[in-house]
Amino acid sequence: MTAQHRSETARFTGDAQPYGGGDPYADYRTADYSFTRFADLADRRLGAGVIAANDEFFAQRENLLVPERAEFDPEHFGHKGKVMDGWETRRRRGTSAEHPWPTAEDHDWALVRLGAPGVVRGIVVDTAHFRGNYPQAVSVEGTSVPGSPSPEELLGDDVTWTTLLPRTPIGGHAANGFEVTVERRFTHLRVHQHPDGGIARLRVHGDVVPDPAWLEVLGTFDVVALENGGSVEDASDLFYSPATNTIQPGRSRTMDDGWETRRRRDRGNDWIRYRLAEQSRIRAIEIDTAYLKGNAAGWAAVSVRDGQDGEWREILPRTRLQPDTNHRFVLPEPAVGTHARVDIFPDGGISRLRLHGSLTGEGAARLAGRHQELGG
Ligand SMILES: NC(=O)NC(NC(N)=O)C(=O)[O-]
Repeated sequence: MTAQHRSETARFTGDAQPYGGGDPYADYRTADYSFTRFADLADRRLGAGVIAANDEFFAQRENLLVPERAEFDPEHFGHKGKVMDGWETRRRRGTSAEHPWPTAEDHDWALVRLGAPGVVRGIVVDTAHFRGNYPQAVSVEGTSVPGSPSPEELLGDDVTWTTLLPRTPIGGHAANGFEVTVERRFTHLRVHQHPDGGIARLRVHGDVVPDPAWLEVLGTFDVVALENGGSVEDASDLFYSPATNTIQPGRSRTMDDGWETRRRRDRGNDWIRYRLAEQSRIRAIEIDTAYLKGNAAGWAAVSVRDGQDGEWREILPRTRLQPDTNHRFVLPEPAVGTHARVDIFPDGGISRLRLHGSLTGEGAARLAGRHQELGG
């Protein structure tokens, strides 16, 4: 059997077939969820973590945020049972021989700190390989607590949680995707599985909403960086890797941590279009081709535009790039804009783009207003 793909509104429920040998992903159920175009706010590279769980008897909560898809080895058993690549709790029991079943309220939970606070646009609860031991239903709540709260503080009575996903039945061995339409900024999520079971991976797609006070104190920062509220709007080619990799924190450490396009056989060129944190004054640019050696972009140019309908203006002319090298450019004069575009010629890859600058007064005011509107 081949992997099953369904539409945006796909809902998976019920057991998957028991594992029958061969490729364990052959009967995995998945769909193309359009919200996955937003960055994963629960990405470890951004600093996300699963900071507590009430139970992790069979498999550890940290597995939820592993970037790679879940592995399954049918022969791998440990002291506690089948070794599973996910977060898996023990089976809940009732209180007596007459009532051996868990109550309707019984459930397990995990607390997730988002790597960057933001508005959640969609959640994937991936139950890959949990075929007969996935939760019957899941629910997800979010809260916004400034600073670095401990799990105990987050679980305190004074913390208000907002429902992002009400209790919803899910399916085993499936990418269970849910669109979220709550226009609020969250720092932490609480994931519940009802009544117990295992979840392989959790992805939380959304828009980063940075703290305007922090950016104001920093003054000059990377105005396209994901953690500062920059985002990818579109890109010419996503064949090998997400274009969002180019605005992840730090330098890339492997080729697949950057952005690599397929080999072009026409006379065109590849590009990424970004939205900046807000209207900014850019003074310096870095383009890194780390780990792209036989396939680095040959040349790159950078343009900005101010506003959704502004004209593109080239601020870095087409410039020769070296493989596996960070390139620094000081602009002759600051460039003001809300959007940026990098064009690479003809194809290949870059690992990071950094646009160093500061918010304009107008940009800072709009960012502060949006932060407040979204609940701060
Ligand atoms: N075969 C299993 O996975 N069984 C149990 N889980 C683990 N990890 O052993 C269970 O009860 O869900």
